Amino acid sequence: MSTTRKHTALPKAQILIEALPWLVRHNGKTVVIKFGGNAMIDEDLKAAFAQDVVFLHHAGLKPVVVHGGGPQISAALDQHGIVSEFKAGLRVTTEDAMDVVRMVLAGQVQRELVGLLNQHGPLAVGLTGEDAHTITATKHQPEIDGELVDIGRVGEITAIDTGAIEALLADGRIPVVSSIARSQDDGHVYNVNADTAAAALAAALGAETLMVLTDVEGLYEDWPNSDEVISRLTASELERLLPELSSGMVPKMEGCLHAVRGGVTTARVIDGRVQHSILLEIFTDEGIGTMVVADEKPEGPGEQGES
Ligand SMILES: Nc1ncnc2c1ncn2[C@@H]1O[C@H](COP(=O)(O)OP(=O)(O)O)[C@@H](O)[C@H]1O
Ligand SMILES: CC(=O)N[C@@H](CCC(=O)OP(=O)(O)O)C(=O)O
Repeated sequence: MSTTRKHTALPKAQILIEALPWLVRHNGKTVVIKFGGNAMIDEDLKAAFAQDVVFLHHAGLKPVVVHGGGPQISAALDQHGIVSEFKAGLRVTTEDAMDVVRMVLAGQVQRELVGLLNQHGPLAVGLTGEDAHTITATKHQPEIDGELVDIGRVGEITAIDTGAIEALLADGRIPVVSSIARSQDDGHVYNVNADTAAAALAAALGAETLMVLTDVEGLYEDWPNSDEVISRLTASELERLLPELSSGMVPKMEGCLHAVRGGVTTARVIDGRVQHSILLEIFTDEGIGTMVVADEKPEGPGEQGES
């Protein structure tokens, strides 16, 4: 090799070696990645997402993908002449709407992600919460202004069975989960918010990290008035903040709290519009977005990159 070629290769080797501490730390750890429908903006981003997930897999982590599809469901409902309505941040889901939700999540969004991941090898296997009792739910009735409200086929998770996902991970696969659940009491299929499903799976799997990819930089301190992102907060700080949050951030931050209280080391909300944001979070100390940690975690330098 000529001296010039050696010199050009050196910075690349440097970059690889910088990732070594993170590779060691994350080796064999489960990472649940929630890919929000709003972050699936274009083909390049989706392809970069698939590359990142496959990279994690080959780097010795165990990624589990849970995907959303809110905007895609709204578009399909629109085509079917069904108006989208949200209450308490959740889609009011009639029986007809449920068929569309299931078709879009399991038949379109999940299939597309599985296809993108499998361009890199026989890795991804798609399933919904209905498969092998992965997610069991009962009818969810949120309390709005002190009254229980009927929002149709929206599920509240009652149990998680991690057996199928763990078997796939043990077989070297990447599970891709759609947030649809089956009820044990009434036999119905339920629509579950994808953030809630991802957080419940992360806790049940004993994941090290929950990573929620969305279409904002993280949790804004004073949304929509300022774009100051809260970079780190403890479970108790988040709990105090929850009543002030609105719309899409409610299930996301409730999910992060649930995950961290359930033993997940860090839960992060990051900007899915930034290409390779997953790699930045996992393998560098340039992590961006919002990180939630347990209360008792000791404080120390360089925590943004510590998970
Ligand atoms: N405090 C906040 N910080 C950031 N975003 C917020 C906040 N409160 C509400 N939001 C809204 O939450 C949205 C993200 O949630 P959502 O639309 O459900 O996305 P996804 O499809 O990724 O789940 C943001 O685009 C923003 O409009
Ligand atoms: C009950 C409920 O609201 N379910 C969501 C499920 C999809 C989802 O959560 O997608 P995002 O992550 O892209 O928002 C919905 O019907 O839109």
